[in-house]
Amino acid sequence: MAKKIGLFYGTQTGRTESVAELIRDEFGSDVVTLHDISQADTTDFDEYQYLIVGCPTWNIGELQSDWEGFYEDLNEINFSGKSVAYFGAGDQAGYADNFQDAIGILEEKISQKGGKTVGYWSTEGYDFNASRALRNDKFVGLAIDDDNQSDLTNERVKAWVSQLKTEFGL
Ligand SMILES: Cc1cc2nc3c(=O)[nH]c(=O)nc-3n(C[C@H](O)[C@H](O)[C@H](O)COP(=O)(O)O)c2cc1C
Repeated sequence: MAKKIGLFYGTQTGRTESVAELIRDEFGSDVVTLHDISQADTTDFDEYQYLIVGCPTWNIGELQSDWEGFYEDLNEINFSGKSVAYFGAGDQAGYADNFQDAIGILEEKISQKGGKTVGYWSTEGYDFNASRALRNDKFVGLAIDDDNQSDLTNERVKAWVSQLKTEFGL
């Protein structure tokens, strides 16, 4: 059986990649295929009905550089009929005015292209000022902060994957 979920991530210092691996292991490696966005093609997205998009925020409110390079390519992808979940890595203490902005930027673009967002995540337990990743007081997806709260990463991933299994209907 073809793997169901395509997980597309970018990373600068490896943290988002580690979280991607945790998510894959939690679903099972027979379910999730990892794609580093620096090596991905627009047609890679066609294979999946269920997508997970992972991006850390860099340079004060910007996309990680490989996602930056792919941003215009998103225009060539038809996301309608696809469910899309987002996770980000960020630093709520060091960048409190731009915490997790990148997943907000990607979600805005991909939902304009027809993607249905799943996997919203509560802001409870975080301390920050502002974020482009907020929709109705929730994050558009899982917010990971390995700079300040690495001890919570495993349990956050487990809870979010369990939520996604329900929301994807798997
Ligand atoms: C120069 C610099 C700028 C950053 N800007 C932001 C930011 O605007 N918002 C945020 O939430 N995190 C910001 N971060 C924190 C990173 O997103 C965080 O360390 C993340 O874990 C890196 O993920 P990666 O290893 O997958 O690249 C910044 C970090 C650095 C060093």
